[in-house]
Amino acid sequence: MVRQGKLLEVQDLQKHYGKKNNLTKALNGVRFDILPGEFLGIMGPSGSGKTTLLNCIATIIKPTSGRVLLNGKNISAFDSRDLSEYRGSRIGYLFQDFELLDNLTGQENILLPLAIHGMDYTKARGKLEELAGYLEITEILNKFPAQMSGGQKQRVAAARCLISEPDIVLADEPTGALDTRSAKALMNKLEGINKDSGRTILMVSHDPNAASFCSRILFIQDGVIFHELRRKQEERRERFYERILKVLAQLGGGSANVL
Ligand SMILES: Nc1ncnc2c1ncn2[C@@H]1O[C@H](COP(=O)(O)OP(=O)(O)OP(=O)(O)O)[C@@H](O)[C@H]1O
Repeated sequence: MVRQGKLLEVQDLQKHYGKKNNLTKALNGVRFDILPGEFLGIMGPSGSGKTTLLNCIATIIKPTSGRVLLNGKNISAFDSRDLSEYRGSRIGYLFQDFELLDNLTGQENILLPLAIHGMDYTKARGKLEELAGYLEITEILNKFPAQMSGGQKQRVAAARCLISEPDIVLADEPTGALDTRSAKALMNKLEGINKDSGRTILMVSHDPNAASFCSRILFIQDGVIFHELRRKQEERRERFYERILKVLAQLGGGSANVL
């Protein structure tokens, strides 16, 4: 079913750290919307506020002011039950360093969030098989993280994030710890999940290659959004990548390494 309207609304978000004489305005009035089914990228220099933004949306930290609405509902006004449902099944978080539990197998890591939130185990088994097949991790489900490659760990983490069928996947530098080949493989999978099942993704990335899989990119600097790029219909990824590089070059340095 195609949902209409905005999925996520970020309204004039501010996050200040520290006190008067030592104040960091990590977010200084960020506003944007995400439509259902979008694959939105956030790029910006180190310290520009990207992780702070994701963490405000994930309710890991509280904004100083401003609001985040999911399906029109203010997430700051959620009571503890709504908040637990939001964290457990409305959002999925994919971290740069995977955050898998070392003493659990791949399968146990993937099913853990469902166990915590008391979801239907039979349904979960079917979903696990489907996701494992798609993410090419069926063979390693009984392995422990220490026995997996970086790419395999991140695909297990992706399965853990997707098994509860979140409205939105929040991905913070998901390719940051991967080699080029594993990064591309992961991005192909995320693109497929976005296109085939319409899963909405919000991804922070320094990597223009990874960002070129997005349908739209917001560029953030000093806590504000200063530019937006939209991938045109039928635009080849290589062409979108070149346009991303041009924006990065305008930021200074002329190289992707500036971010
Ligand atoms: N807990 C904190 N206390 C004080 N300042 C913080 C805290 N967390 C982040 N900051 C500051 O807020 C600003 C934004 O940080 P944030 O981590 O959001 O940036 P980022 O764009 O994700 O950076 P990077 O790409 O290096 O991960 C930085 O100046 C950072 O030093």
